[in-house]
Amino acid sequence: MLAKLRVGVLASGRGSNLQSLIDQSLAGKIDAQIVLVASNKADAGALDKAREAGIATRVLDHRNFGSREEFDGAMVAALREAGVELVLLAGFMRLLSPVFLDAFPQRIMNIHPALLPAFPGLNVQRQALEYGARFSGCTVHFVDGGLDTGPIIIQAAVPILENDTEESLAARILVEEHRIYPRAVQLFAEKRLRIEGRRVRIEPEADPVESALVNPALAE
Ligand SMILES: Nc1nc2c(c(=O)[nH]1)N[C@@H](CN(C=O)c1ccc(C(=O)N[C@@H](CCC(=O)O)C(=O)O)cc1)CN2
Ligand SMILES: NCC(=O)N[C@@H]1O[C@H](COP(=O)([O-])[O-])[C@@H](O)[C@H]1O
Repeated sequence: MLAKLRVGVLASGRGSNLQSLIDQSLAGKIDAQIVLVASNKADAGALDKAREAGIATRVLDHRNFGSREEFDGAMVAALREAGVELVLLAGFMRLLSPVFLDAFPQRIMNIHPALLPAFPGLNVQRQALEYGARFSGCTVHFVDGGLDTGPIIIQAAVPILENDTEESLAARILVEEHRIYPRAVQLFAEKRLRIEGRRVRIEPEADPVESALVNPALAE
């Protein structure tokens, strides 16, 4: 029996992506064990979800640190103490400095609610609606020194409907987020991801739809 991948999740909000990861882990669908959930917000709903699942939690308020680097150093220490091998950002609203990136090289993933490189940053659904895009979606990517610029692992597309609001679009995208984030973690756990410059190769070659835009009807 191989040891499960030890995962740490960083979240600043309600934690629905965390919950989908917890559920998939408990169901044995991903060979990963979430060993720590950390947040910069003491009132993050993600912390309650972690506690309900019996997962260790840590709150590090960034306002209590003299610099971004000091905050990142404390977060890295907490993750290392928990023996974390892969860090997942799931609505974590702090930019990571090189202190963090250097501590977990090619071992930090993020979920973003758009088809990067379109619509990086914040207020993502509003950006897509105001642009008049016909499709949006979500992206799991490795985190690098830029903002939402890291190598893309998996994406999923959803249509933007005539009467969509930020909320209705976000809800449609979230369904796909909850599907592709666990899938990206499992690919990592299976050591099937190889970063080649900007590209992430999935080995052995995944079904073509799996490594590109994933059509939920085809990908299951
Ligand atoms: N080095 C990186 N760090 C992070 C990335 C990344 O790609 N590279 N992704 C973000 C997630 N994110 C959007 O997907 C994001 C998070 C936070 C911010 C931001 O502007 N944060 C401000 C504070 C905002 C606040 O506290 O409300 C800041 O850090 O000063 C933009 C995009 C996670 N980190
Ligand atoms: N720029 C980062 C970003 O916008 N991340 C987004 O925050 C939400 C967190 O929801 P959750 O707390 O329910 O998982 C998710 O939609 C995630 O894609």
